[in-house]
Amino acid sequence: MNKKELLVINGAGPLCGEVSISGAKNSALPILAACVLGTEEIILDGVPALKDVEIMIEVLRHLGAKVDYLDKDTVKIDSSNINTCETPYELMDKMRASFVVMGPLLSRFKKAYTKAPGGCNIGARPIDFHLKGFEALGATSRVNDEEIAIETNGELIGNEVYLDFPSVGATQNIMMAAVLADGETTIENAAKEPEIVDLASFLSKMGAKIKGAGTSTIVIKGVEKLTGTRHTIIPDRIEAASYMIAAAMTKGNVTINNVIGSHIRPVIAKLIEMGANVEELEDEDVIKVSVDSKLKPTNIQTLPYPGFPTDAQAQFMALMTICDGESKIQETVFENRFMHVEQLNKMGAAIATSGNRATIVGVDKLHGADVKATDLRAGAALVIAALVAEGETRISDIYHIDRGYSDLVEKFTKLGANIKRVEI
Ligand SMILES: CC(=O)N[C@H]1[C@@H](OP(=O)(O)OP(=O)(O)OC[C@H]2O[C@@H](n3ccc(=O)[nH]c3=O)[C@H](O)[C@@H]2O)O[C@H](CO)[C@@H](O)[C@@H]1O
Ligand SMILES: C=C(OP(=O)(O)O)C(=O)O
Repeated sequence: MNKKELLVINGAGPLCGEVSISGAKNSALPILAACVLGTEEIILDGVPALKDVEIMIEVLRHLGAKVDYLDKDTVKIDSSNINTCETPYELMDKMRASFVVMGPLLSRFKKAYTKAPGGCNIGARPIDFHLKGFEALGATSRVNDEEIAIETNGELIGNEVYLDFPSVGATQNIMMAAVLADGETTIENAAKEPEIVDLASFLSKMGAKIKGAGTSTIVIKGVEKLTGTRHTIIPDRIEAASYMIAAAMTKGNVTINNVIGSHIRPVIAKLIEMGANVEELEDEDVIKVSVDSKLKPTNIQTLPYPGFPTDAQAQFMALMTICDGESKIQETVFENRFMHVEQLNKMGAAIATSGNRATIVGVDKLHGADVKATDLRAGAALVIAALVAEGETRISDIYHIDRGYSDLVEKFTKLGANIKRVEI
């Protein structure tokens, strides 16, 4: 049986010092999946040490790729001997994002098989846009309780694909399905996230012809084959946002290294609006966050990029719990992303929800409690809240947090937090 662990945090003054941000989980996962397309050696730098990355590497190894760590965050991948286009359900079920390997498999083998990834704690998360895109390129899909089978008559043909919503995963899957297709594919209403741009720049280094990544129209001209390359994963904007929020929450003074300010404009803007000092040293990819007075309330609405990221919503809500007044949040990306509300309220927060809207009335203090990380960012929000709560907070189900934050205990400890991982 897996050992169970808790994070035990005692509220302890302002965070101070420097923290270095790891490579982005949400870039590393699709880029690792894209390695299926390379017939020569690929080296990736800045691969974050995370549970989700381990699972994606397990997927690649299951398919027949050779994956070796050259150091803690550098990985060498040789996909020349990939010998199956089927991803087992166990790996799909362990991590929903494994579905992003379907586009590359379809591209390379003109067919791909797995079983439906389930929904997750934050919502049902259907895959209809991904399938619609594959079908536009000439594939047929069979989806039932037993399998997802994407098949073609041996070729994929470029086409126009309009996404009803700028889905990140669907944009990535369709882009990767199209890179080896015959002719040109246009994705309209494509997602514009920096992780899409990073994937496109990686694929382009391998020889793909992609234009427009980062805008809502992406054009992919199919090529014969993709080669090997070396690529550095972009910094994790959500990890960076989490440390910036933690710095603000504790009225600290923290220098965040390896962060790209232009990737987190809404987070910076909202922190400034609330009264935090945010200084960007752009040439050096450094942001300093400090706070010297009580923060003001604000309102946020989550949106696709460049709007406010849903992946920073829970952490911002934690920050709002101790602001001077009433804040409001509207979550428009996922239908069920307020599971942290009940846990934050256990710590003394005053949050009420109605559908996808939350009202957060600032309180003077939070107090420690036994709480549960209900999903990845909910877990991060609890860690941030616990840093200022009076007394001890014990967070369970921390495997969610391990999906997306590398060296969390070490990084927070270095900033002066009183945080430890305890086995139970
Ligand atoms: C590994 C990864 O990169 N995960 C990120 C990715 O998830 P992911 O790629 O799963 O998120 P999407 O952008 O696809 O989802 C956005 C919305 O579209 C809906 N939808 C999506 C696909 C589909 O076929 N049908 C459909 O209805 C989803 O249920 C959701 O409500 O983008 C999300 C939105 O920024 C982030 O929160 C996740 O951290
Ligand atoms: C929702 C997230 O990830 P995933 O899409 O992998 O569940 C996240 O990173 O906050």
